[in-house]
Amino acid sequence: NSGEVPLPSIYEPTDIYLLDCSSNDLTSLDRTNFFVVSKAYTRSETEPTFSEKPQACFHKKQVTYTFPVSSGPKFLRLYFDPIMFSNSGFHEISKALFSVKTGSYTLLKTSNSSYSECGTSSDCYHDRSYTVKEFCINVDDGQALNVTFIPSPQVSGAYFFFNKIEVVSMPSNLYIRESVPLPLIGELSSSYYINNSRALETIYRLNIGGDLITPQGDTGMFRQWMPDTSYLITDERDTIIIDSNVQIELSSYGAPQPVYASARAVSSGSRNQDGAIRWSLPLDSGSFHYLVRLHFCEISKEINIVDQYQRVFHVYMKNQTAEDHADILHWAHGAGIPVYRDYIVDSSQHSNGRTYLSLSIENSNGSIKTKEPPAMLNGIEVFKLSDCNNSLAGSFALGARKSSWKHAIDYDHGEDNHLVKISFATFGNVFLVMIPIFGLLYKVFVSDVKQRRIMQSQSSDVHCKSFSLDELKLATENFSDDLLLGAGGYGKVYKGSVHGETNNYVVAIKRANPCSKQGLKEFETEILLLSQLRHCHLVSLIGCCKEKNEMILVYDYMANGTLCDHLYNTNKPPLSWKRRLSICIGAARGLHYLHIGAKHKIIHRGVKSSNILLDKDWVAKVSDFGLSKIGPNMLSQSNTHISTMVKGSFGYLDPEYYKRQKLTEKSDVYSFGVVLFEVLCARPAVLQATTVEEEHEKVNLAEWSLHCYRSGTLDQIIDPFLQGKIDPTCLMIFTEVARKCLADKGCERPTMGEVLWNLEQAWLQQLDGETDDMKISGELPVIVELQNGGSDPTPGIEFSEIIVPIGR
Ligand SMILES: Nc1ncnc2c1ncn2[C@@H]1O[C@H](COP(=O)(O)OP(=O)(O)OP(=O)(O)O)[C@@H](O)[C@H]1O
Repeated sequence: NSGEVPLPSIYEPTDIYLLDCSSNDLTSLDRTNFFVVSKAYTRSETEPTFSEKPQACFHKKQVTYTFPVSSGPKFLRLYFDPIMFSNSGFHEISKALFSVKTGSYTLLKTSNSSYSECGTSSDCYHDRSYTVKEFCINVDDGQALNVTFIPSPQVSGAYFFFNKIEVVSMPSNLYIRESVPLPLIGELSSSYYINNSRALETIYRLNIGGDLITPQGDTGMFRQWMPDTSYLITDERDTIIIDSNVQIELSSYGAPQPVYASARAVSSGSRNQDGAIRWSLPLDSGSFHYLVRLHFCEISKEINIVDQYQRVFHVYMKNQTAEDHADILHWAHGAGIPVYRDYIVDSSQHSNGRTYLSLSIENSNGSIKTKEPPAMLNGIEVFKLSDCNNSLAGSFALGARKSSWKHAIDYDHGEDNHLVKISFATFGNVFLVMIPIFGLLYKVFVSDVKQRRIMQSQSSDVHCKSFSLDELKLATENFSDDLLLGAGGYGKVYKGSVHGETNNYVVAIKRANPCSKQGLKEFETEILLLSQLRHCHLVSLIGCCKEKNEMILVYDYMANGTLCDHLYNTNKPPLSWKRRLSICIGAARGLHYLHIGAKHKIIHRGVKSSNILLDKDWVAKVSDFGLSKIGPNMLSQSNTHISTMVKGSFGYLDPEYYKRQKLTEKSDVYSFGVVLFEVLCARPAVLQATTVEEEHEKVNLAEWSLHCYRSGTLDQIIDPFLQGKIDPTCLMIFTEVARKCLADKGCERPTMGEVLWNLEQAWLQQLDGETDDMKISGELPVIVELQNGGSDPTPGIEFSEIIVPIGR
C-alpha cells in the first residue's frame, strides 16, 4: 500500500487542454453546437488576466465539449466564477441550474443553494479565485473525453455556465491502483479495491504544516496544495513544524518536494497532554466512499534505520485505528524518501450523522512527554469515489469560494470536548474562531442552526418535475381501476406511462384520497424529503402534481411490487433464502442511509414489509416517507404530523416509542427486526385475530418470535420452504441480529449500520456454507456489494439508477 517507483521528478503530461471562455479565441459565447477543442495549452506562470468581456461559456441547451485525448487517466478541472459571470449582466444566477456529465458519470449538479453563500453581492466581486472542481477520469482506448453540460429540464430558462475547462493527463496508477488492496477504515480485516471504472473527485489536497503550493509548483500536473490550518482542530500552538534537514529524493509524482520538506508534528510543549494532532475535514453528505492518501517523509537526519531512536506513532481516522504502528522509515527504507499510504473511508458510517473525516496522529505512548520523536504528517489528499450510480454529485456551493471547504462546525474529541471550533473559509479568506462553550450551549446552538438550515435547504433543493393533471389522467387512463396497483393510507396507487425525452416510461402514480388525513403539509414534506434523497435502496420520486386540489406523487415503478406480496397471502412462488437475504441487506442499506448518510438524519417511522418495494431486478427500495421525521429535533412531536404509523402499522411499532413517545432511529430498527422475522417465517407481523385461546400468543410476530427464540423453538416457525436451505451459521447471525432489533429498550438495539454489517456477515456465511446442491438450485446470482468491501464476482444488479430519466 505504498508507492515508491523511481521516476523523474516532473511529469510531462501527454495531453494538456484548456478551454478558456475568457480567451479572445472564443468570439461567440452563445455557441449552440457541439465543438472540439484542439488547442494545446501550456500553463503560464501567472493566471491569465481578465478583460472586461464576459468570461463564461453558457447556454440554455445541452452542450458537449469533446477533448481528443489519449487513453488513460486524466484530470478534468472545471472552473466556475458565478460572480464574475453574473456581474457581466448576462444572466440571472438563480437560473444557472445544471448538471455536468462525462460518459456515464454525473460529476456535479447545481441547485439554488449552490449560490446562496454570496450570490451576486458586490462583496464577493473582488475575489478572482475560482471554485475549481477537479475530477480523475479514466479514458478508454479509442475514446475521447466528452464533457456534457445539461441545463435542468425542470426549470424553465435554466442554463449552464463555466469559465474554464482544463484536461491534463496523469501517470497511470497515480491514484487508482487497480490490484492494490486498500484498508477500509473500521473494517481493517477487509480490503477494498478501486478499479478504473470509478471516477474520483478531489475534495482536499493539503500541504500539512506548509504553505500554499500553486499549480505551477506541482510535479507537472498542476495540482494545487492548500495549507492545512483551516482544518486543524488542535491549537496550532500545540504543534510544531519540522523542516527538512535531509535531501529529499522524489521517487514518484505523488506530491511535490515542498509537501515533503516540512511536516506538522506533536509539540513536546503542548498544553494538551494527549500527544495528538487532530484535523477535521467536512465531507459531502450522502453515501460515498472516500480515498484518503497520507503523505509521509522522514526529514530528520537524526533518525535512521539502525538507530533505536525511531519515530513510530498511531494514525486514527473516524476515531478508528488506521495505523497502529506508523513507521515511516520502515515503509520508505530510509530518510528523505517520500512514501504514501492509502485508506478507504465510508462516509455513511459516520457516527451521529456528522459528515466529516476526523483524522489524528498520536504519539505511540499517547503522551507529549515522549523521548521518541513525535508523530508527524506531511500531506493529505482526499478523493470522493463515484457511487453505485456512477455519480459524484453532492452538495456543491459555487457562491462560496473553495466550495468543499465552505464551513465546518465541529468539536474536538477527548479532553477538549468543550471546545467548539467554527471555521469559515469563504471568499478566499479564512476566519478561525475558537469559542469556548459548554456542551449544552453547543447543543442548543447547533440544533437551532441546523433546524433553520434544514428548512432553508429543503425549500431550495427541490428538484421535482411538475406534472399537469391532464398528463397524469392520460397516463392512467383517467385513473382507471384497471391500472390500480394498490391502495394505502394516502390513497390509490396506479400504474401509468409518462413521456420522457425520447421514450415513454412506466411509473407508479399515487393519488391522494380527498378524505386522506395526510394533508397538504405532509404531501409537501414527502416531496421535500424525497426529492433531496437519492440512493439505490430508496424508491425515487419523479414528480408531482398539485392542480385543482389534487395531490399526486409520481414514483419509479417497482415491477415486483412489495416484499410482503412475496412472503404470505400470495400465489407467487416463494422467494429463495438468498434473495430474501439480499432484499434485507438492500433495505437495511436504505435505512442506514436515512439514519446517517443523508444530509440530515431521517427517521422513517413506517418501516414494514409493504413499504419495501422490489424493482424488476429484485433490488429492494424503501418507500413511503410520508411519516418520516427529519432533523435533529425529532423528540418534539408535532401534533400536525399525522401518525398513521400508530394507526396503520400495528405489529411494527416500537414499544418504547408507543409508551413514552420517545422517537429515535432505533424505532426504525425495531420495525426492521419485525420485517426480518417476517422474511424468515413468511408470516405477517400480526395475524388476524384467532379464536383459539392458546394461539393468542402467536398473534404478534415480534412477541412470538422472541418467545420461540428464548424457548429454543425458533426452527419450528421458520418458513418450511426454507428448511435445509439456510446455512446454520448464517441462520444464527440472522436470528441473533433480528432478535436484538426487538430489544425493549432502544439503547439495547443495534444501529442500522450494525444490522447491515451482520446481515452482510450472514450473507458471506451463506455463500461459504453452500453445498453444491444449494448452488445449483436454479438460483439467479444475487448481488451484494458488501459494505466491508468484500468483492462479489458478478457485481452490477444490486444497484440501479433512477429508472425514469426525467424528473430529478
Ligand atoms: N413505486 C411503486 N411501484 C409499484 N407499486 C407500488 C409503488 N408504490 C406503491 N405501490 C403499490 O401500491 C400499494 C399502496 O402503496 P402505499 O405506499 O400507498 O400504501 P402502503 O404502504 O401499502 O400503506 P400505508 O400508506 O397505509 O402505509 C403498495 O402496497 C404497492 O403494492
